[in-house]
Amino acid sequence: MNILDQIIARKKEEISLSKSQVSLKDLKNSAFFERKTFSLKDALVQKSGIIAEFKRKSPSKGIMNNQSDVLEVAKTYEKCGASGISVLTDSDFFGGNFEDILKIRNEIQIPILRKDFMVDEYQFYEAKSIGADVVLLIAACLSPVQVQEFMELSHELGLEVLLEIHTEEELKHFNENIDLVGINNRNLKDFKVDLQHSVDLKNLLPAGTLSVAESGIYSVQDYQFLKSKGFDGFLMGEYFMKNENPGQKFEEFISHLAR
Ligand SMILES: O=P(O)(O)OC[C@@H](O)[C@@H](O)c1c[nH]c2ccccc12
Repeated sequence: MNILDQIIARKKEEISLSKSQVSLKDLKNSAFFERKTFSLKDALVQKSGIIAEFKRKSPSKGIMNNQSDVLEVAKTYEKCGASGISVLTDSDFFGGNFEDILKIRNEIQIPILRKDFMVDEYQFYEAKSIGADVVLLIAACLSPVQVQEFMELSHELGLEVLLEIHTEEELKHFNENIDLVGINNRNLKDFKVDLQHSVDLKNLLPAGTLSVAESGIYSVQDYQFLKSKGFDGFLMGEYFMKNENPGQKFEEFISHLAR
């Protein structure tokens, strides 16, 4: 079984456990359920375009960060100009949890992407109940019909959708109501990173689609290369998180862009 299949199999077990512990009704009664969400689409255009990520570890083994405090990092990301924050909520493979989002929600005013492997309607109610603004739909884990259905549910809940694709084949998952398309530079099956591959794929999207380059952005040059190719957003995790002080690393990165 490849890693993605392993993650999904585990995710389905987790979801059925969650469903047995917290009902849909409980989720709908949560304090955040009725809140008005922030738009990542708007924030991408207004600020640096960087969606800075908080993750403690990843299956590609590039990082292991247990010392950073999510609130401190989130506040610094916001203060220094991040358009949004991506927070991994998968625990087994990425070391995340819901608490991370709950802790920061009322402390920052920029959109939060709940980054997880979304395969069941229940998870969208969960995302709204913990204070997320945006959810990730990974084409490699879903059928085009599921993408459409999950997108409609997300929109009903006031959540924006970032559709992640990696291959030309996955363009079939796109539809015109998708808010943002993320092109993953990293192949989730073997972890290889290829920025040019993403540029080529981006050129196949309908003009005007808001696009986010995801993963493997490790330098100002990488950022500038992707920006020059027309990407609107840049999802960066490891480059910040492998540092002892991710917020400081972000601050340095941003200051280099301003020069
Ligand atoms: O840490 P990086 O290489 O900067 O990548 C960030 C982000 O793109 C990556 O975490 C990611 C992209 N798509 C995903 C899907 C699931 C989990 C994680 C991801």
